[in-house]
Order: sequence, then structure tokens, then C-alpha cells
Amino acid sequence: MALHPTLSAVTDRIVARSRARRDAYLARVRAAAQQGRVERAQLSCTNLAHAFAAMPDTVKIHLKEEHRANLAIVSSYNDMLSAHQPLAAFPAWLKEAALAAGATAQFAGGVPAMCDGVTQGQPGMELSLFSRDVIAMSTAVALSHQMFDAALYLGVCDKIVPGLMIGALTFGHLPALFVPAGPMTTGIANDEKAKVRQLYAEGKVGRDALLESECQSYHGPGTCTFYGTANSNQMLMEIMGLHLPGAAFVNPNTALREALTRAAAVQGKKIAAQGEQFTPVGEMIDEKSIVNAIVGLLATGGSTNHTMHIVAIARAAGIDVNWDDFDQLSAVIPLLVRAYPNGKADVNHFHAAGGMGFVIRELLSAGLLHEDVGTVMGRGLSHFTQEPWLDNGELKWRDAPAVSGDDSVLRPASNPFSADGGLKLMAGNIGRAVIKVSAVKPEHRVVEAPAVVFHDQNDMLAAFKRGELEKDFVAVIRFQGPRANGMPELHKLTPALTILQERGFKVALVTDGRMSGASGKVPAAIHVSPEALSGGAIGKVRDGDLIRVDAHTGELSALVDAAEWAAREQVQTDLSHNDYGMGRELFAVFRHGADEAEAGAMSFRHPAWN
Ligand SMILES: O=C(O)[C@H](O)[C@@H](O)[C@H](O)[C@H](O)COP(=O)(O)O
Ligand code: SF4
Repeated sequence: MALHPTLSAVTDRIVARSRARRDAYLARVRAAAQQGRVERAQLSCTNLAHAFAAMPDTVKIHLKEEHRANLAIVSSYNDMLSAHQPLAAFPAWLKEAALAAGATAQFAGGVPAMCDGVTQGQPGMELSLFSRDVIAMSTAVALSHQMFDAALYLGVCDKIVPGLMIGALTFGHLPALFVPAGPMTTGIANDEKAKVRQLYAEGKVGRDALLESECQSYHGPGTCTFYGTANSNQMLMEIMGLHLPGAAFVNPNTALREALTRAAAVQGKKIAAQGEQFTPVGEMIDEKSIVNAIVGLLATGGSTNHTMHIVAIARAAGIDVNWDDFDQLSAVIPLLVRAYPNGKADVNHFHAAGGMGFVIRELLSAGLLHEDVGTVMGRGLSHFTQEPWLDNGELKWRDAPAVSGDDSVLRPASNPFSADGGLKLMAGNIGRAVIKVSAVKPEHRVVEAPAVVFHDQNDMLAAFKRGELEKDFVAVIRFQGPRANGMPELHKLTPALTILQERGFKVALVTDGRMSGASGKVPAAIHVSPEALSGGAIGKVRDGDLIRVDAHTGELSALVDAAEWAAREQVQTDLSHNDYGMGRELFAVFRHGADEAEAGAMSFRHPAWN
């Protein structure tokens, strides 16, 4: 099937817009790759001796030679994220598999990983977005030892994969392969979890009942099973060809997961400078890969956080994408997956019904993905229409199912859940924003109601508890942007807003902050740019202003007389409380330097983008 004309047009526009930066980036990548075909050859004997002093002799003898690939392991293991806890076992498997394949692997460095579930609604959430950039910097620290010929990146959750990707692309001369751990097995249904939360918010059940319900949902190792940012990350790594095919949603602590992990080391050796398929990630990931990432996000109803992370990742490779690109692609990309919050199913159900191999084959067949892209398996995204299995213990791949195992979860391109991807660019006199409607019922997609303005999500919850919000209203939560307080997710508002919506009130949220990938049923125009602290017009909104949030037309406006609106002063507010507590002291430089949400909210002044 010929490539859809919108994909061609958007891709061509991105290529043209990016040309100068992309050419400069590729020149740097090629120079680095040429300079040190084998990185450690540039080191002195003293450097080298330090680098492998603690290694066993079986590794040392290889590291003294240059013809054997040395793989960097960069891992985000910790016990705080259920999704990352299984990574503890991976380095030993990777080292064994590398050695058996005639290469070596060293644990190059760890990167931090924050759990947005633990910090949701807490002060720690104000470090979350910036932790992405700390992870990118930590990746650079690990790889700065110049000992490596390819890198294996171990990470899963929200900010971790985007941070590792920014780091990997900054070392674009090195081949990269991402190694996931996989989802938790299914617990109680996500809808059931949400129902108990609403009962708790209404005071109808106590903390014991709530904690019991939450523990039945989040009950073991692996990624939380809703289709939020973490699982959207795994989808992206698959559709960008950075995982082994079908690796995204195989559960941890299974024979297949271990086999896939070991095979990742073997493939890492193959794509390294000494291998038969040298694949520097900075060359492999190009404009077509980034368009494929956006298509995958839209076709699966992925997390709104990726309207920033994909922008930031692309910039690390000299590629310039914006929300107009997302919006135009969304108009032609069908929704093929309904996983919570966009449906009742979880990612285990999605995977069992056919998973990523099915989605990629369907989109390729419909001309809705670029097939001619680089991947860790070689040229061509068709490698990723397969799924892994164990044939008497031997890892093999077979074609993804021809038909969906459950068409309430996964549909073919010929019969999608909706003709568009459910992500919309919002614009008007309040600013530019994004809204995801794949989880919003059609009757809730247009809200015109008076504004109730808050500068803190807890103030809105307090008003809810006092019974002051039993009405049609648009909650305007501002001073939540990257420069104000690190742009936290305001997902704690979801139960209260859902209750009011279910009571029949027309409610919507407008914020320069973020929502979780697990949010969704209430219309929310988020990531409003410019943010209030940067003089954005969201800072002009007053209680009682009529606000229109129209997810059909993309209108986000305060229906205020134009002359009055122009004459209004920006509201100022004291934000000094954001500077202290829970480590926020250490992130002031990130807040001061952060870009707008549409520029990916990057906190380091990347020289290529100044
Ligand atoms: O973007 C995301 O996917 C969220 O940040 C997610 O990682 C976070 O854990 C949510 O808070 C989970 O949802 P609950 O808070 O409803 O469990
Ligand atoms: S999906 Fe969210 S809540 Fe679950 S482990 Fe990852 S960051 Fe934490």
C-alpha cells in the first residue's frame, strides 16, 4: 500500500524544518564514529587499566584487544518502581550472553528512576519531569568512559525511557538497544480500581478498603498494566525498532523474558562497530522513525506526556517536531487499541490479542507507517510484525496473529475504534495546548462553563470536599508549568472531576501542568503554552470567565471581550514555596532554564537549540 499522503507531507515538512540542525547533528555523529571506530582505542594505557581493573580475567583479556565489542549496560534498576525491580537480574544475564557470543559487557552506570505512582499528588512529583533530563545526563556520565562499542539501555517507566533516549542520541555514534522488563500480571480491573477511588473520594469507603483495592491492582513485579506513559514507552521502542521484536509486553520472571534479555546482548554485539551490522543510533533514528513514533502513539491511544517527550527525543537527534505535526497526523491515524484508560482492557490483554506485531502490520499494510527505516534488526520495520516464542527453550519469532484475538481491545486498520487518533491541538486566546479524547465520551468533548481558578491542585480538592464544585465549571489550574514548579502531573484530580462529571455536571480542566497517561475520562486541555509564569494568557483568566473547551474544533478560549482581554494584567503569585523541600532546592537551575511544553520542556540549554 502506498504511503498515506499526510504521512509523506508531514515527514517532508519535518525534514525541511530540521535540515540545518539535522545535518550538523549527523556530521558530529559521523565524526565521532570515524574518530574512534573502536572507542577505547583512543584511551591511554592508564585509562584502560582503570577501566577494567576490577573485571575478571576472562573479560580483561578481551578488553585489551580491540576486535571484540564491549557493550555498555546503562540501567535504571531500583526497588521503588515495580517495573524496574526485575532489572536486577539483567546485567548478569547480559554479561554471560555477551561473553558467550565473543563480546564483553560492563555495567557502565546507573541512572535514577522516579515512580510517578509513588509521587503522584506529592511534592516529589515536582522533580519528575526534570528527572528525565537528569537521566539523560546520567547516561552521558556512564558513556563518557569511552569504553564502549554499543549500549544496552535498561529502563521502562515514564521519564526513564525518554531520558535514556536523549542520552543515547547524544551519543549517536554508538549503536543502542533497549531492554525492557515487561508488564505486571493482571490484577483487579483498572475500572474496579477507579471505582473504589471514587467511593473513597465521596467518603463512602475508608482507607483500608482503598489500600486493599490498590494493592490488588499494583501487586507484583512489572509495569503497571494500564496504558499510561510507561507502556507507551514500550510501544515507542518497538515501533522505532529499538527493542527486539515483540519484547515490549512479555511479562518479567518468565523464561521468554530471560531469553529475550540474553538475545539482546547478542544483537548488541552484532550492531556494534566490530559487528556485521554497524548501526549507530543517531543514523538509525531519523525523521521517519520519529513520525512512526507519533503514529504509534496515536494508533494506540498513548500517553499525552509523549507530546513533550517525543519532541525532546527528536531534538536530541537534530529533528524538529511540533504539535501541528501531531495534530495533522492524528486526523488520519485510526485508533486500533482500547486499553485503559481508553477502554477496560490492560496491556496484557492487548498483548494476548495480538500486540505490537499486529498493530505494526496493520499500519504498514494501510500505508500509515514508514517501512523503510533503520532498526536494531536491520533495515525495514517489517521485522517488527513478528512475536517471540520459545520452541523447546529456543528463542524464535513467528508472524503476529492474522486476526485480533479480541476486537474489543485490538482492531484491524479496516475497522478501527475511531478514524482518528484522538489527540487534538487546542488553540485560542488562552494559548496552545493538547487534549486526548480517546478516553472522553463524545458527549463530554465540548464544555463551555465558568472558570474556577486555582494555583494548587489541593485547593481544588478542598473546594470539592466543601461541596463548592457541584456545578458546570472549567477548573483552571495554573502556575503548574515547567518553570513554575516542574510541571507535575495533576492526576490526583481525576476521581473528583470524574465524580462531578458522573453527577451530570459539564466539567473540564485547563492547565499549564500535565496529566498522567492513566488520566482520561474528563476533557483536559493540558500543557498550555506559554505557561502562566512565562506571561502566558492562562495568567489572565479570572473566576467566572466563560471558558470554551471544544475538542472537535480545537478551540480553547476565554469568551471575554477582546479589548478587555487585551487590557488585562497577568496575575502574579508567590512561588517561593516551590524552591524548598523534597530536593526542589537542587532543581532551581532546571526550572529557570526550562523550555515551553511544546519545545519538549527541556531543562538544559541544548547548544543545538539555543
Ligand atoms: O503518565 C503515567 O502513566 C503516570 O504518571 C503513571 O506512571 C503514574 O503512575 C500514575 O499515577 C498511575 O496512575 P494511578 O496514580 O492512578 O495509580
Ligand atoms: S507505570 Fe507509573 S506507577 Fe507503575 S512503576 Fe512505572 S512509574 Fe511507577
